Amino acid sequence: MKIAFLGPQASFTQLAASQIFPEEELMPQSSILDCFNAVMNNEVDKAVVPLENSIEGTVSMTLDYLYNFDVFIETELVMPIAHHLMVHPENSVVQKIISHPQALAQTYHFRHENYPGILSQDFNSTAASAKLVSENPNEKWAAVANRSAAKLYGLKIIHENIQDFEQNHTKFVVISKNKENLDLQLQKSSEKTSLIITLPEDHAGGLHQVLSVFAWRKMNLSKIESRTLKTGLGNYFFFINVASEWHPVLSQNAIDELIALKANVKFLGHYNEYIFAE
Ligand SMILES: O=C(O)C(=O)Cc1ccccc1
Repeated sequence: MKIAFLGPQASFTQLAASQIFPEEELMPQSSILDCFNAVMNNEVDKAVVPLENSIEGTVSMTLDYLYNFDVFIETELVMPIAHHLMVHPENSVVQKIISHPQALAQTYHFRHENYPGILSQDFNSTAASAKLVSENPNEKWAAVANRSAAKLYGLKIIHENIQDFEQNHTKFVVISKNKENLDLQLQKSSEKTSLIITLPEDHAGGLHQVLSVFAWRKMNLSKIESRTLKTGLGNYFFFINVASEWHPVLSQNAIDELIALKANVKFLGHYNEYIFAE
C-alpha cells in the first residue's frame, strides 16, 4: 500500500505516518494539498495529514480540504510535539528563522523573547526548513524542527524544547476514498464521528436546531468549529465531532433528522483515536 504524507523525511507527519503504517511505502509530498490530490488521483491509497494542534488550533487548510474533497477519515493519532531551534554546524548567528507556520506559531513567544526583530519565514514543513538550512551553509538561517530532522540533515540544536507551552500535541488523521475504520496495534483512547454540516439558510435558532439533534439523543459533542465557506463574509460550515461509539440506529436517525432540517451533512467517518507510542 502507498501512503502519502507531508514530507520530507523527518517531518512530524512522517513520524506519525511511520507509527500508523510501519510496513507500508511512505511517499513524501511537499504540501497538504498534494497529499489530498495524491489520494484523489489514486496515486496513493491513503494520506496522513495534520488536523489540529493543542496550542495553535486547527490546521485550516486540512479542514478546508476535508470539506472540498470526497474523502473520509479512517483514524487519528495524537502525538506530543517538541520543537528545537537548529542551525548549520558552521553557523551560530541567526538572522532568519524558517519553519512550517504551525511550528512558528507554537514558538511565537520564545522567538519574540529570544530573537526580537529576527525575521521569520513560512515554509512547507519543519523538515523541509531543516533541509533548506542544511543546504545553505552560507546563510545565517535557523529552522524550527524536531530532533530527527536535526540528526538527518546534520544540523546543530541551539535551543531545545522551544514550544510556548509544555503541553503540545498534534492530531494527525489518515484520509482515503474509503469509509473504513482502521484497527491499529496502538493504544486507543476514544472513538468519534466527524461530520461537516452546512446550515440551509440564515435564520434565528438555525444552529440551535442542529445542535438539539445531538442533545436530546445524549450524543456528546467534543468539538465544533466554524470555518468560512469562502462565499462571502458570515457564511460558514461547521466541523463537528461526536464523541462516542457508533450506535447505528441512533446515529443514522440523527443524520436523517439533520437532513430533514435541510442541513447539508457530510459524513467524514466514524473512527478510533490512538495515542503515539514513544
Ligand atoms: O511541518 C511538519 O513537520 C509537519 O508535519 C506539520 C506540523 C508542524 C508543526 C507541528 C506538527 C505538525
